[in-house]
Amino acid sequence: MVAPANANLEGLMPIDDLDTTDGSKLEKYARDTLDPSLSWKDVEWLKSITGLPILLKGIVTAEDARKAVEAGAAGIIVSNHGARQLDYAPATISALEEVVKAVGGAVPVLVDGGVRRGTDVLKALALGARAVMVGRPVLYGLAARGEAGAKHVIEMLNRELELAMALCGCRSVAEITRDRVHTEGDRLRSLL
Ligand SMILES: Cc1cc2nc3c(=O)[nH]c(=O)nc-3n(C[C@H](O)[C@H](O)[C@H](O)COP(=O)(O)O)c2cc1C
Repeated sequence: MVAPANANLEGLMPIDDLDTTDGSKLEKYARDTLDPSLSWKDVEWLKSITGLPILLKGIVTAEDARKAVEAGAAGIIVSNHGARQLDYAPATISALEEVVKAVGGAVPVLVDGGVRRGTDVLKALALGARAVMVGRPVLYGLAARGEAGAKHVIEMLNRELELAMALCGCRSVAEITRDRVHTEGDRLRSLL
């Protein structure tokens, strides 16, 4: 792996010639890279130009999940983009079940954000995720030992998941059912 010449993420763009009159360089970067006119209608357009399934990433509420299904998404990825954008965005593991319930099996729900060990995978599957996705751990493996490092991280997660399944008495992924986990919501409901 070759590290970018610049030492920070801001370094992925030239940092010297940014007009910061109306705010910080980060604000300027967001303004230039994110289109504020983006709306649910764009999913329709996207579907019209490709036969590929379109999965919508960044959903963390029941309301958006229902809108995504209505807009024709083939799947949903519960994600807060690694919590790198909005402080206090909900942890995706906490938002997952609400989204799963809202979707009601209409499309698969995947999740990412903070998956660091096999038990995280097990929790997500128990709360209804069809699959989990992993971002930074694989990048860390890649940075440390290239392709072998990335592969090692995935194998490690796999081994940890198998161990967690064994310890929870799950012989298959299908046996990772909702009753295998106890959430904060469960705890609060039990007090009512
Ligand atoms: C360096 C970096 C850049 C990212 N860029 C984007 C992006 O452009 N769009 C996006 O939806 N998510 C982006 N993400 C978020 C990832 O796609 C993914 O949702 C997140 O990393 C998963 O969380 P985890 O890293 O805790 O596993 C980025 C993440 C990292 C670490």
